[in-house]
Amino acid sequence: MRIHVADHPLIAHKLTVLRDRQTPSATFRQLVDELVTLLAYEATREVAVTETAINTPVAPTVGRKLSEPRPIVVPVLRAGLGMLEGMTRLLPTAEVGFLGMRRDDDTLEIETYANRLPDDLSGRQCYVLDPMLATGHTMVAATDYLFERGARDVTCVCVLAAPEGIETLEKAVGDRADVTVVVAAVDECLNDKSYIVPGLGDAGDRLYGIVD
Ligand SMILES: O=P(O)(O)OC[C@H]1O[C@H](OP(=O)(O)OP(=O)(O)O)[C@H](O)[C@@H]1O
Ligand SMILES: O=c1cc[nH]c(=O)[nH]1
Ligand SMILES: [Mg+2]
Repeated sequence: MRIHVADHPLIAHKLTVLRDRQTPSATFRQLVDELVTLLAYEATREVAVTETAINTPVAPTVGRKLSEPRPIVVPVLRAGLGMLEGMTRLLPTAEVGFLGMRRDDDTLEIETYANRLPDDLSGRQCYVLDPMLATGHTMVAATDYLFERGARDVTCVCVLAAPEGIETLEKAVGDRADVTVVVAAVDECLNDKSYIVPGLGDAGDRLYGIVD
């Protein structure tokens, strides 16, 4: 498994405003969107392209276009939904699948309440969107759904990760697939409630408000 920490001053700036507890929801949503566009640029470095002959107004030339089969982007609801538009802006031909997952904050187990993915993902480049990789349980469950459908090329796009979550995901992936995690920052640790420290709090609540 490869980890790519997208180290860039603009990413650091946006991340700092996101982390600030005083940043209101509307600004938080806007910043997640902007941040994802920057992360998507890194995450799609190896997206498949095919040479294509075209004519410019001046001369014929050969360019490169996104290949078929189309990549698939999978936001993990709720919080991953805040990353969808920023990602598809850069990957306009992508297909979108959905996973709805919720971490039980007491048991840390994952409940999957929505699953809308193509049955066959073999040969497809998959991009999983979830801002927070904390214990890693959610990302392990999400990538398992993709592997079960034949995906072998998966990029996880996250805003923050904890070292514990990266380790758990790496163990779970093993040599089952080629997985890359692109993240704006790897934080210090998890606290006793398994929240990322210093983190940014509950990403879903900060994006969409609190729903019990
Ligand atoms: O790595 P983990 O320990 O599994 O935690 C990370 C998960 O927690 C958050 O979702 P949450 O369960 O709060 O759902 P939400 O997006 O609806 O708020 C976050 O968006 C991840 O999906
Ligand atoms: O820090 C954390 C951990 C899990 N989920 C979040 O939204 N934030
Ligand atoms: Mg949440």
